[in-house]
Amino acid sequence: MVCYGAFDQVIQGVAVDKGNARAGVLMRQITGLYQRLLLTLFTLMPMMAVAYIEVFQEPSLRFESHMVHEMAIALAITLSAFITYVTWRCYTVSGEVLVRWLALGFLGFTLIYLPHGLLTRLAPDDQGLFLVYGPVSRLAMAVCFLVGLYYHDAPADALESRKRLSPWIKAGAAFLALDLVLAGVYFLSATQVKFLFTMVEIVALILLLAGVLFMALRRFRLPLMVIYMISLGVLSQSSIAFLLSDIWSHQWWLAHGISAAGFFILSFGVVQAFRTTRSFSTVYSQAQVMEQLRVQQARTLDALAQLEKANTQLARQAATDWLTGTANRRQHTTRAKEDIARASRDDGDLSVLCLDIDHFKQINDSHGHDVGDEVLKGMCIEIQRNLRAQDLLSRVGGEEFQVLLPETDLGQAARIAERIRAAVAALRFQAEDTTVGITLSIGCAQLGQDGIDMDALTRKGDKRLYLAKEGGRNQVVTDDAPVALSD
Ligand SMILES: Nc1nc2c(ncn2[C@@H]2O[C@H](COP(=O)(O)OP(=O)(O)OP(=O)(O)O)[C@@H](O)[C@H]2O)c(=O)[nH]1
Repeated sequence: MVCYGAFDQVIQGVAVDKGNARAGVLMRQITGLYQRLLLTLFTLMPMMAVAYIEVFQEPSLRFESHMVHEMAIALAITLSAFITYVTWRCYTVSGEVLVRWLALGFLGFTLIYLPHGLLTRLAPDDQGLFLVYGPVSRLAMAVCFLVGLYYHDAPADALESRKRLSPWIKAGAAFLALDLVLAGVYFLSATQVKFLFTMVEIVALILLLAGVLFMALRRFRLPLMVIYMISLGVLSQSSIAFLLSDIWSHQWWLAHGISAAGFFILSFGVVQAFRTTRSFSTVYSQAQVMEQLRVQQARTLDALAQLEKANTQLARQAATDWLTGTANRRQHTTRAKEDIARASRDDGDLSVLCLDIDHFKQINDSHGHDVGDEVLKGMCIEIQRNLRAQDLLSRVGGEEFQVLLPETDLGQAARIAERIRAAVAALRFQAEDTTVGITLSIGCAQLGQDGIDMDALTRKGDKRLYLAKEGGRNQVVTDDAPVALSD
C-alpha cells in the first residue's frame, strides 16, 4: 500500500471540502458573488471620501504646508524607488513581461514625480512648474501598467535580456529628459497650464479605467492580478480627486492619499511576488493550489493503478505459456516446491501427472503447425475443464505437460488422469475440410512412495509415461510394470 502521510490527509481534506462544496453549489455561488461585491466596495471606498469632501467641505479651507508636502513626496519617492528595485529583481528572475512594464511604470513614476517634490517651494510663484510633474508621473505609470496588462500572458523574456541594464538606463534617461521637456510649462500661461493638467489627468484616468475594465471583462482570478485590478481602480479614483481639487485644498491632499493607497496595494502585490514566484501570473491562491494538488494526486493514483495493472500483466506473462495460457516451467517449479513443502509439512498427499500427446508430429506434418497450435490450445482448455481450482496444468516442453494435484493420492490421480485422457480423446479439431482427434499418454506418480522431490517425481512420472507409450499410447500408467501392448 502506498502511504502519502500528511500530504494524503491534506488531499483527503480537500476531497471532503470539495464534496461539501458540490453539495452546496448555490452557497458557493452566493459567497463568490459576495466576495466580488466586497472587493468592488473596497476598491470604491476612496470615492466615498472624495464625494464627502466635494459635497460637504468648505472650498476655501486649505492646508498649505510646503514642508509636509516635501516630506510626503520624499517618502513616496523613496518607497517608489525601493519598489522599482524589488520589481526589477522579480523581472530578472521570472522574465515576465507584465513585471517588466510594472518596473518601468514605477521607475517612470519615481523619476517624473521627483521634481514635483523638489520644486514645491516654487509653488507660490509658479504653480505650473511645480504641479506638472504630478499628473504626468501618473500618466506615465498608467501607460506602463496598461501595456503590461496587455502583455500579461506573453511568453517570458529570454534569460540574457533580463539581466541587461542598458535598457533600464536608457529608460531612466528618457524619463529625466521628459522632466526637462516638462519644465517648458514655465513659458505657458495659467489657462494653458490648467488645460494641460486637466487633459493629462483625464487621459491617465481613462487609461486606468480601461485597465480595470479589461481585467473585469477577462475575469482575472489569480490573487496578484486581483490586487493589480484593485490598485488600478484606486489610482483612477485619485485622478478623479485631483481633477476635482485645487492646490492645497483638502480634496488635493486626499487625492495624494488615494494615490498612495493605490501605490501601496500594488507594491504589496510586488512584494508578494518577490517572496514567492517573482511573477504576477503564477502566484495562485490556496484554493487553486489545493485544486492543483487534488488533480495531480488523482493523476498519480491513476498512474499507480496503471503501473500495478502492467506489473500484474507482466508477472502473469512471465509465469504463463504464451500459446496455451497454462503455467510455464518457471511457475510450475515454484508451485511444485510450495506444494511439496506443504504436503510434507502436513503429511498430506500430492500427485503428479506427466502428459504427452501421441504422434503429435503427424498432426503438424499432415495439417501444418497452425492446426497443431490450435490442437494444443483446445486440448489445454479441455484438461483445465477437468481439473479443480487448486490443480495446476503446466506446459513443460513442446507437447509435454504436467499436472500438479495437491491433496491427491495415486488412486485419485489415476481417476483424474483417466477422465482427462477420455475427454481429450473425444475432442475433434477442425483442419481444413476434415477433423482430427488426438490421444494422450499419461504417467502418474505420488509424493512419498515415488520420490520426495519434484525431480524424482518427474522421473517416475516420465518413466510411466514412456511405459504408456510403449504399451500402445492413449492410456494411463500408475506403476512400473511393463504394459501389455493394446491392439
Ligand atoms: N504446432 C506445434 N507443434 C509443436 C509445438 N511444440 C512442439 N511441437 C511439435 O511436437 C512434436 C513432437 O514430436 P515427437 O517428440 O516426435 O513426438 P510425437 O510425434 O508426439 O510422438 P510420440 O510422443 O512418440 O507419441 C514435434 O513435431 C514438434 O515440432 C508447438 O508449440 N506447436
